[in-house]
Amino acid sequence: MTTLNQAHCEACRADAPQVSDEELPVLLKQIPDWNIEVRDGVMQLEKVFLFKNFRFALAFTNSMGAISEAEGHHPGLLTEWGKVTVTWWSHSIKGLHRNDFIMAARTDEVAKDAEGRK
Ligand SMILES: C[C@H](O)[C@H](O)[C@H]1CNC2=NC(N)=NC(=O)C2=N1
Repeated sequence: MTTLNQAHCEACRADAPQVSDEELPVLLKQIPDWNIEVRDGVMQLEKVFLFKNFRFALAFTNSMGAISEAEGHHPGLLTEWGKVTVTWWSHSIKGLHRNDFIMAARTDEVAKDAEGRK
């Protein structure tokens, strides 16, 4: 089985399937540090990454921008002093697609190599 962090996103069309109730716990197990948030009825994956200062937080944010552009799938990114909150959901289907789990796993990979983690 291809692990999530080695997988690539597929184009997320408006008729793409949301992750099913059966798939959800299986996928969550592969990204155990991510939280589920529900905003305006939309399920999202969220995780906070801590850094030693704003510069490192901004560098991580830019790395996230680069992988997001490469995959054509884009997160919410809140960059603060020493902190970046990353949120994944699929706008096109107003919910969670497998792409969001792939990108959450990829985010963890980027964070592993990021400078200035706290
Ligand atoms: C046209 C373009 O491919 C789409 O709008 C993409 C861009 N990035 C996206 N990112 C996310 N997170 N969800 C989407 O539905 C989405 N759609």
